[in-house]
Amino acid sequence: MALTLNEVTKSFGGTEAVRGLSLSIPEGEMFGMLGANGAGKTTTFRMIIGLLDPNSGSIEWNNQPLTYKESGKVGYLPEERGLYPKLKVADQLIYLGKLRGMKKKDIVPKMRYWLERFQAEAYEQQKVEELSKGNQQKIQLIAAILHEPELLILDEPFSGLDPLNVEILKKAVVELKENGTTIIFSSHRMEHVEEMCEHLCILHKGEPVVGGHIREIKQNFGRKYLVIEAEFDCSFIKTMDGVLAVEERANGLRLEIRDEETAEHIFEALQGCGRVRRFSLEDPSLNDIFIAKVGASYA
Ligand SMILES: Nc1ncnc2c1ncn2[C@@H]1O[C@H](COP(=O)(O)OP(=O)(O)OP(=O)(O)O)[C@@H](O)[C@H]1O
Repeated sequence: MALTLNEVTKSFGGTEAVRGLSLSIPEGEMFGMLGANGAGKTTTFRMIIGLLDPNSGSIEWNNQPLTYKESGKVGYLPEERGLYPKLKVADQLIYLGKLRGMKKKDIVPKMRYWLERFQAEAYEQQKVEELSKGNQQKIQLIAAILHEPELLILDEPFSGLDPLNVEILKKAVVELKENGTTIIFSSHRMEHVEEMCEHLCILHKGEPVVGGHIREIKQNFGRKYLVIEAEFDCSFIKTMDGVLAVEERANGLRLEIRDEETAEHIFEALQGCGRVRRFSLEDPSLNDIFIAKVGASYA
């Protein structure tokens, strides 16, 4: 395992921000870290990069403790942005690259490569404060990856980006993973985590409440969902036996059902009523699991 957290605990005064957290993340994996606001994610990231010390437990990178001095090995895109508004993009990236042990002659070509890749080359000589939120986000991501870290922590890397730019950055992040970077990916956008990660952990009040392979987590969740779109009023289905919950959608219904037999009964009941555009039995989404485990107060 590249990164291991062993029974890590961190308190601030009377608040236990992280309680007995154990994780193992293999090298070259993109690992999803989820949790409601205040669940302990940022505290965990700060401990991993050595900015905070745990009260107990240990954190190791390739069997060695990570210290802040080794920041060259780690890239961190924090949720709260940390660029200097008055500095030009190029000066900023050169400064940050040097802080991580790079030489200017190595920084400039890498910086230009990423600026071009993120369609931000026009901003090289602009001050950060003159850039849109989405473009600042791109610069912040470049700052986290410029020095080619072995471990990359991305906290909401796609916030503030339009769908086209999300795709550009997502592709780059997946490529970094494919080239061997170990990535911790944290987001409230469940579909991004679902799409990009194999394993995940859901933190709740400082403790892991769900962990493992996403496919297995879904299978073990034990709930089944049926999506129906019909060209007639099929609301009579909502009260059928075996229907546990109903979500009304713009084009139809999404039902939580007891078992596959219920789906068969519904299928029979729909026969002869008109055209059914969609009838699909689905696994739970990460959103379903998150809401069930963390509470309906958070969606
Ligand atoms: N420096 C600090 N001093 C006191 N309490 C803190 C400090 N940092 C975090 N906490 C507390 O620890 C808990 C976990 O906070 P943390 O920022 O790690 O959560 P998070 O999962 O990153 O939340 P979010 O999704 O809102 O960023 C919260 O109750 C928070 O108030």
